[in-house]
Amino acid sequence: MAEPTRRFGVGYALAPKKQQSFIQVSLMNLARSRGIDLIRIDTDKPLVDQGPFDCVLHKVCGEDWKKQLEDYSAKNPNALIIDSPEAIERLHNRISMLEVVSELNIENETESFGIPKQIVIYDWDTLLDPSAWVEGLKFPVIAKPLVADGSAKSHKMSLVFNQDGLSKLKPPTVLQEFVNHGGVIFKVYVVGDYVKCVKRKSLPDVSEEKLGSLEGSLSFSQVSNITTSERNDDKYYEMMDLEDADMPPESFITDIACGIQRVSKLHLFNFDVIRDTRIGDRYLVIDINYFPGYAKMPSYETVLTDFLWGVLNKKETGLGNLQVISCEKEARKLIGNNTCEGTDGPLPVSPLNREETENPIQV
Ligand SMILES: Nc1ncnc2c1ncn2[C@@H]1O[C@H](COP(=O)(O)OP(=O)(O)OP(=O)(O)O)[C@@H](O)[C@H]1O
Ligand SMILES: O=P(O)(O)O[C@H]1[C@H](OP(=O)(O)O)[C@@H](OP(=O)(O)O)[C@@H](O)[C@@H](O)[C@@H]1OP(=O)(O)O
Ligand SMILES: [Mg+2]
Ligand SMILES: [Mg+2]
Repeated sequence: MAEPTRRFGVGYALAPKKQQSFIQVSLMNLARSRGIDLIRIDTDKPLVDQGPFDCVLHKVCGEDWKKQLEDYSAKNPNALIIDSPEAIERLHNRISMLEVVSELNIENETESFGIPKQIVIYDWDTLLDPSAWVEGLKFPVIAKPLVADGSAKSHKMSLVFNQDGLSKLKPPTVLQEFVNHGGVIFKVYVVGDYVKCVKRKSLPDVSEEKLGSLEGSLSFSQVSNITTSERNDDKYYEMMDLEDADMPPESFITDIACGIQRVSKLHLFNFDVIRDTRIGDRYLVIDINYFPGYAKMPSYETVLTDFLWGVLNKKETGLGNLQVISCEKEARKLIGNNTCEGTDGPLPVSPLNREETENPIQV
């Protein structure tokens, strides 16, 4: 392969765990061979004193970091910030996160989609009085922390079977209808205009009979990432056959992915989808994550390198549809969404969500 004529510096600011999983030698080498140097940003030092970077990738929370990005943008107006902190923040709250889905307008004759019924509870009185909940929200419910900032705490969930299980919860909490879905979730990874859907193990269905005999609640965390050694042998868990589950239609999933991208203005995210077993062709989005565990996505090195190369070269050649978004202080340049937007007919997203079975682990 010919040597790239122009080199680009991409700074990344990631928590140590994320850095370890994402910044693999294979990714660094492939990116380097395409003229892209991935450079660690030291978050203990001012960002403005580092670089210069053509692009900044980041998953760091907080007002201080946001201010640092603003200062960096002001000083380096051509640097691409992927993604905007304001857009990412929307995913840090499990209510505003799923409101993105409610804003989508997708026509589909066969399949339908939505989000499960959910309510946010701020106080004990409302928590312990199910008659005060939104109409139709019944047991079992999943209690999720309102905040979804990637901390271990934000992943701690409880499946609550009856009123007894409520007393263990701590407001503020989101109570979400638990929807039987055959024990399989679909994880849809999005990287710019690339979409990839994979299957993962999920929680098993809860039958009416089981509901009557189960104790108050069951706690769990990151169920789709659980390894065999961590497997809880509780009789509640049972075998599920991931292989047998049909994938959702590719174009339908791609339409939802593009829709979420358009509404959220994010380029690096994944979302979890379940198929409601009560209504076969109904799909529910239950979670959206910023900058997820891409290293588990097949060929992640190529996908991420292609994405970076694309945005950097569009910028460099002046062909990119850069979008200037004004924020309170100054205008900041962000990468433009020039792939999924405003097209008639099929959206130009790579139809790559081939059937793939991942994480063949019993929950
Ligand atoms: N409404 C629901 N109905 C049925 N199962 C659900 C529902 N919500 C969540 N689950 C199950 O619980 C798991 C964890 O929920 P969720 O994805 O919201 O948590 P998370 O900690 O944000 O996950 P991630 O690790 O993907 O960030 C899901 O992967 C799925 O198996
Ligand atoms: O990569 P990280 O350590 O950040 O963890 C992410 C985790 O990936 P990992 O399994 O590689 O750990 C992701 O799993 P997949 O969706 O890819 O299955 C998902 O759970 C994200 O929500 C996590 O991000 P967080 O919410 O914690 O920031
Ligand atoms: Mg999830
Ligand atoms: Mg999540």
